[in-house]
Amino acid sequence: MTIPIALTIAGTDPSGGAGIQADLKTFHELRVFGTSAITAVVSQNTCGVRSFVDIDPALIEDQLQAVFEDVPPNAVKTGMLSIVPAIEITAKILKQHGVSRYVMDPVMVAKSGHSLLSKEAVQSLITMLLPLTYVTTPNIPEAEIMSNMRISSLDDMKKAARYLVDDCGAFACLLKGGHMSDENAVDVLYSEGGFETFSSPRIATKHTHGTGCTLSAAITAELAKGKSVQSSVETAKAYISAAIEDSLQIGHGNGPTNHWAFNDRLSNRA
Ligand SMILES: Nc1ncnc2c1ncn2[C@@H]1O[C@H](COP(=O)(O)OP(=O)(O)OP(=O)(O)O)[C@@H](O)[C@H]1O
Ligand SMILES: Cc1ncc(CO)c(N)n1
Repeated sequence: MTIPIALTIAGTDPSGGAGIQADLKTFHELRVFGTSAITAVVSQNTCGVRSFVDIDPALIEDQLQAVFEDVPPNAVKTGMLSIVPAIEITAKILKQHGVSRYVMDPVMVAKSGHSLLSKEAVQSLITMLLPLTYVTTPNIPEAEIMSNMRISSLDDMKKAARYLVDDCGAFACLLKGGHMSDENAVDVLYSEGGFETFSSPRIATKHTHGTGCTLSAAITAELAKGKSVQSSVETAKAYISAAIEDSLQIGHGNGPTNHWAFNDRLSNRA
């Protein structure tokens, strides 16, 4: 049996709801072997980010070489990259190892408002990583910055997603609608000249810490199994919707999502 392997390159969340910790939980639940390279150690919890330290770029590169030489991944995702050298090294390694199934979650600002990406690094994400990207998963504020467009409707979401693919070189863009205020949480996928929307009822909850990390990790896990972009996004949307709906009421702020919910529902249905 070949075991699908996924790699996350991201920052940490010691409280377990976002970043590397959320990614590894997601890989595990979707039955993919999870590996990781840490870009920043972040002191945060459900109430917010307190501080962080960027990992020395040479150590990021060493972590990545260690993974690629021994347990080469079938798919890779990036989350918090924070500084230009981290982006440069990631781009170099992705090219060196010919990674095609690469999911770029352009993490910029935590839910608490703390910036996780330096201003100079935004441009590097666009020029160095988007052309190597299989699926990018910006939320509305991230897509506004990357496309330099205001986004306040589904049409605007489509325009920005199309720009990030047709003009910036990503193969596909899933623009997440979590930050809109419609009755449904609608995400727009643009790839190969076509649009598809993924909709789920918007759940009234403050427990949405790490939703973006979890969604992109779930897409990466499915891609690692060889699934198509559409099928991977469909499974990832079902995973995050269940995880938000059955949230765990942990912590004093915006709590984490429930990584058991997706499989619990599958086994209840069986
Ligand atoms: N209240 C909600 N109810 C249902 N689905 C939601 C809700 N909020 C977000 N989602 C879904 O969760 C996924 C993540 O979207 P979101 O826009 O919240 O990402 P994000 O802002 O990058 O998250 P974060 O920065 O906290 O990791 C999307 O599929 C979105 O539609
Ligand atoms: C490390 C990390 N990555 C991403 C996010 C965005 O939710 C976060 N809060 N922390």
